[in-house]
Amino acid sequence: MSNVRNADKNTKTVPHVVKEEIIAAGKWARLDKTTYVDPSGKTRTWETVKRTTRQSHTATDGVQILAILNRAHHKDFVVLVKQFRPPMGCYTLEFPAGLIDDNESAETTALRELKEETGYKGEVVRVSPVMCLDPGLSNCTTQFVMVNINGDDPDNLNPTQELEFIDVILLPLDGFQIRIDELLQKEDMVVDAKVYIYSVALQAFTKPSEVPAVRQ
Ligand SMILES: Nc1nc(=O)[nH]c2c1ncn2[C@H]1C[C@H](O)[C@@H](COP(=O)(O)OP(=O)(O)O)O1
Repeated sequence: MSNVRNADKNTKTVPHVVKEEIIAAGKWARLDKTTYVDPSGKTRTWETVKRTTRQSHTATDGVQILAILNRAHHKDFVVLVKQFRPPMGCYTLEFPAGLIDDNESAETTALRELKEETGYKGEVVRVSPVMCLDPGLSNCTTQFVMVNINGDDPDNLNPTQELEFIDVILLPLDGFQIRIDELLQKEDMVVDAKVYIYSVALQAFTKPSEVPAVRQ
């Protein structure tokens, strides 16, 4: 059951976009002036960032890969990547990820990017709906692709990545959030919000007493 509170009970207009005008365009991204009608019927504008790379067959720019490494007699590990991100000007801790290429499905992109960035061969177990990433700034979208990696598969015994500037970081699923906090204290990097929120949700599920705001 959901409980929706409407801030303006007299809303009559269905909000909608009227037009988009390009303010600046590069190879990978562009800045638009979006003209739209708000719920009160007033016409307004918004500054919107868009990727130029979205393929015509999909509503998703890229995928994020939640990959769990399973090995017999070992704990399960979450596969993360550390890389220098120019827009942030620093190293970040993220899920492996990548943009969808022409004619690729989210599943195909996820397995290709996982192999390129980490060297692991995975198997897709679930795909999320299309999700927005920063809707107050951008129309960028992603899909979460959940992947199992059989660490005992001979192909996964000595994984070799194809991208030299990416470090692969394996953190145990058990105590994932604590490990992230420890890593952030030790190393100068910024964690991606999706990774951190996932760690808090996992902690709330497995050890609710350790998460503030979760009813005991
Ligand atoms: N906004 C960008 N500016 C760039 O100068 N280059 C960019 C941008 N976004 C993507 N790219 C380039 C960098 C890579 O060579 C390719 C593919 O990136 P991909 O690995 O698919 O995605 P990320 O993991 O999100 O980098 O695109």
